[in-house]
Amino acid sequence: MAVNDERYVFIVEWFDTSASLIRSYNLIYFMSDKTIEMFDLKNKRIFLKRCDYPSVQLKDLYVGSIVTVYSRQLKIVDYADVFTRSKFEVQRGKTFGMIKPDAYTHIGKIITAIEKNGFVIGNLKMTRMQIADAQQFYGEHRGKPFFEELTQFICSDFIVGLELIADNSVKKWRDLIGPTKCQVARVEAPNSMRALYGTEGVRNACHGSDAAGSASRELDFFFSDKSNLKSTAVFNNCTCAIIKPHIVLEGKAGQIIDIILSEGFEISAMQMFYLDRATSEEFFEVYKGVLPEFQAMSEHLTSGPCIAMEIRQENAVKSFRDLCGPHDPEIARTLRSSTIRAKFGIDRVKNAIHCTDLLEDGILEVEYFFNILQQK
Ligand SMILES: Nc1ncnc2c1ncn2[C@@H]1O[C@H](COP(=O)(O)OP(=O)(O)OP(=O)(O)O)[C@@H](O)[C@H]1O
Repeated sequence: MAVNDERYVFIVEWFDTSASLIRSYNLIYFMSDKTIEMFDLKNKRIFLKRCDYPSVQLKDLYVGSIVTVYSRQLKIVDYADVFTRSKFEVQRGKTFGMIKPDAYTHIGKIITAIEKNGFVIGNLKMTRMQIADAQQFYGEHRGKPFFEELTQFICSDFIVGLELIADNSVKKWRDLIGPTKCQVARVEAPNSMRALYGTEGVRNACHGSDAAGSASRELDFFFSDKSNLKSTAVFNNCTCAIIKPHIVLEGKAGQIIDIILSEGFEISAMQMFYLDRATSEEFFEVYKGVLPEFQAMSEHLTSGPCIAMEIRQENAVKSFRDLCGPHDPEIARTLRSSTIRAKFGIDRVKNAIHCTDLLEDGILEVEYFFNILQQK
């Protein structure tokens, strides 16, 4: 999402003195035109239609701040979505994490560990470095005996870059990955990622920035608009999967990724997206007039980050649809209890995962995320 399309959503409270009641609203700030909107959380309706309100400025928006709108003093008590939290929560730092090529089969387990340890995943991208990228990324190690082996290794296959948000994130992630040497990790931190999933030498499963400065540089290297690192999608023998926002917010994305890999599917591209309404409706357009929940499905896809994937296998569309199960999780639980939707779905809208339905749409849907949206 371009910066100008971003909207930030906060939970605000106003003490209504006439009723002696605390009333709660969402305060939404639209970056494109600096307008605001308010939504009444109790009555579930718009309280203030989107309008100019120049005295509410971006710099005033943080938890603990008080902003005044039409004589009401509104206290910002929380961020209302993961996206806003990741952008504003300054006391919670960001770090950069990377899953190295040797840990490909453990991507789901590593993401689960990240989710269980209280990180918010603000961004995620599978990519593959070229040698020049690796030499730049590991520039501080140039001249060391392991430099060549390290740079060759890091280019040898897919890697996954992660923006990780948490209190004290740099240390917290380095603690979770464990000591550099896997043999040492197995003794000193047996539950760490390197102890569990690393082998030895350069093959130590994960990378973590060593300070806030390097985190910021490495996050930029991976995720800025100018990054050289492209998606790894190949657009053949493929189907499209989207892990829906409710799963990402519930911290269960790693479990679903693990099931996909354990069932023998290849994840050949993967990226986190924050979709706006127009994009989400365009993607789901084939369901307009077909599924009664078209609007709700489109809306849900914009409610938080989703993770899109290119999944490959022979007969990828059909075999992956079989793994996902019936569209309605209730039916899935009755008829196909081992499927992803049976295990993780809530209802027809929050049904855990989207998968391509029609054979001929597999490549088209993957192209939508990994080609068309990359150019927007
Ligand atoms: N002596 C070594 N022999 C082989 N590989 C090494 C050696 N020292 C470091 N490496 C590799 O180089 C990477 C970067 O080394 P560094 O000293 O920065 O370790 P780190 O900070 O624990 O790891 P990273 O930067 O990957 O998070 C290590 O993760 C490891 O893959």
